[in-house]
Order: sequence, then structure tokens, then C-alpha cells
Amino acid sequence: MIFRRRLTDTRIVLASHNAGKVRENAALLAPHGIAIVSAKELGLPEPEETEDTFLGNATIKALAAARASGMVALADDSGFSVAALDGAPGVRTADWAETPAGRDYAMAMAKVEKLARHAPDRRAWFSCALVLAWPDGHTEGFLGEAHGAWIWPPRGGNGFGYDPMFVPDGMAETFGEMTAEAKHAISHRAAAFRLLAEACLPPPA
Ligand SMILES: O=P(O)(O)OP(=O)(O)OP(=O)(O)OC[C@H]1O[C@@H](n2cnc3c(O)ncnc32)[C@H](O)[C@@H]1O
Ligand SMILES: [Mg+2]
Repeated sequence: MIFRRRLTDTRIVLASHNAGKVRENAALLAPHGIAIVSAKELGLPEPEETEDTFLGNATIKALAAARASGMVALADDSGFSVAALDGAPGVRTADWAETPAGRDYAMAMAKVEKLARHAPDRRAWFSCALVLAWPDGHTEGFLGEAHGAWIWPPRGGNGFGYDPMFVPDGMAETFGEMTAEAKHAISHRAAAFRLLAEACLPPPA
């Protein structure tokens, strides 16, 4: 029997500086009566993501934000994996988009395509680790995945990050072409969130 700590707060910190993630997690939390303030709004520093797993890095971010703010914090560490690249970029997905002028996802997607274009295996997946941390150091973590294939050229202006080059299994549209609701029905983030909600959140109103 696993005993989970349940969330009683109605306002938490979302420990992410990625606007796409903040938007998606806020939408998932709202039906549970939980409002968010982002780490960016609070001016919290971005800790270094030194672990080699999604759960490890989400734990670093959630604990740093909870300790700095004195509030419960939710962190999201996520990434895009390509089978033909042995799971890369994976936990390094954000790094692949870094340029001296800021993040460039068109460049990052082109890099994935360039490295994987000659491999017949087109399978790809997104992973998302969600970790809830309390200021006393307690954490609860959950992992979700969404499987599908990468496509080229990218399609769609919805979503964020690598969404335009990913078609989930059984679908015709990329994550970048779907509505937010359609992405939430099948995404890696929603899969992790379902586990989190069941274990730690009040039921939706
Ligand atoms: O660490 P924080 O501040 O939360 O923000 P980040 O953008 O650095 O986030 P990560 O370190 O977790 O890196 C995740 C990368 O994967 C991308 N990513 C995550 N979820 C995604 C999704 O649902 N669709 C498309 N790309 C996604 C995202 O844009 C980043 O490049
Ligand atoms: Mg990051």
C-alpha cells in the first residue's frame, strides 16, 4: 500500500519558465479548484537540471521552487524521444533548441530530422514527469508518455515546442494541429496528470 500525501492548498507554484507548459498545466489543474502562480511571475531562479531522468529533473525544479516560495510547487520535466536516435533528445530536449539568441524550435526540429531522416523507424514519443513538492521536502512524482511517429515537414501552429513534428498513434493530425482539448485527451502531460490527480488532488468539481 502506497500512502500519498494529498494536496490541500488551492494555490500552488508552477515551477516552470516554459509558457506552453504553464498554460497546459494550469488548464489541467483548474477543474480541481487549484490556481497557479508561475515561477517566472515570482522571479524564482531556474535551477540546473543535472539529473539524467525526467523524474529526477522535475524533482530538482519542484523542490527548488517549494523551498524558495514556501508554497507547494508542481514541476514538469518533459521531452521528445526518437526511436532511431536511441531516445534522443530525451531529457536533453530543451538543450537541443538553445541558441545564443534564445530557444529556436524550428532549428531543433530540423536537427532531429537531419539525424533521423535515413532510418526507416519513425517511432517517437513524448514523456512528462510531474512532481509535486512541499516546502518540508516531501515529493510525489508521476510519469506519462504519448507514443506516435515523427513527420516532416512540421505541421500546425498550436501547442509548443516539438508539437508540429509529432503525430500520435491512431491520429492524422500533429499535436501542433490539434486543439488544446484534443491534445489534453491523449498527451504525455495529461497521462501523468491523471495519475497525479487520482493520487493527490481533490476530485474535479
Ligand atoms: O524547465 P522548465 O522551466 O519547466 O521549461 P523547459 O522548457 O526548460 O522544459 P524542460 O527542461 O522540461 O524541457 C522540455 C523540452 O521538451 C519540450 N516539450 C515538453 N513538452 C512538450 C509538448 O507537450 N509538446 C512539445 N514540446 C514539448 C519543451 O518545449 C522543451 O524543449
Ligand atoms: Mg528546463
